[in-house]
Amino acid sequence: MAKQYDFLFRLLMLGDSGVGKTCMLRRFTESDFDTAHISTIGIDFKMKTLEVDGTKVRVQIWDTAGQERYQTITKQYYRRAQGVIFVYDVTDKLSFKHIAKWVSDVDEYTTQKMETILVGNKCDDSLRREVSKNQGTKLAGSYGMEFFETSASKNINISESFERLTELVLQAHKRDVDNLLGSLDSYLDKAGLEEDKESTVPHLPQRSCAC
Ligand SMILES: Nc1nc2c(ncn2[C@@H]2O[C@H](COP(=O)(O)OP(=O)(O)OP(=O)(O)O)[C@@H](O)[C@H]2O)c(=O)[nH]1
Repeated sequence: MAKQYDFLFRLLMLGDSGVGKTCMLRRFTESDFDTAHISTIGIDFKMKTLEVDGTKVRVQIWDTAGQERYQTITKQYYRRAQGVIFVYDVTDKLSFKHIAKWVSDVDEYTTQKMETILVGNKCDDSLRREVSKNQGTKLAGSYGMEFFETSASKNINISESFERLTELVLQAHKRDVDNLLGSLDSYLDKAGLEEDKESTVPHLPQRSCAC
């Protein structure tokens, strides 16, 4: 059967336990929301196909457990992802503080270039808010990331954040391919020049044998 998409990318969701990673993913892939908190065990994933700039992109989104005890398992997946959504909960200051740790873990456990965005989830809960939008914007800016405040429960900015990260990954991928083709072109040009040079080197006269 012909492939139904042009690219397959892997995205990773990281953040403290309870910030709403599973709910965000469920909202995005199944348009559903659950008020219960059933902690993810290790890692889980869901797939979705998106259309980005006329290109069909299939994303495999890994929802990691925020609990410390699973981190040996989840860290093994960092290296296979092309994009990361760092999530904190706007009603939980500590989860915001811990973003620095999640970012440094990704730096430590990956070698590839990753596209990243920062998300402050549960923006619907204004009564319990502990982290302002301005603080989120500033933190994202300090990492050079784009920032979204989301609500999985009220469906605010959920598809926008997943789609934006996918777009960033696609753009980075296209840039890499262009760079690769560019260096291949210049290599071939150089190789062509070398060949031309060799063909213009005058041939030395053949010595005749005196014997
Ligand atoms: N008010 C509000 N509550 C939310 C929102 N998103 C998630 N929650 C609630 O937050 C709790 C935790 O959500 P989960 O999605 O299970 O959290 P998680 O980050 O996946 O947690 P781990 O799997 O333990 O890492 C649940 O009770 C959700 O109902 C939101 O946008 N607004």
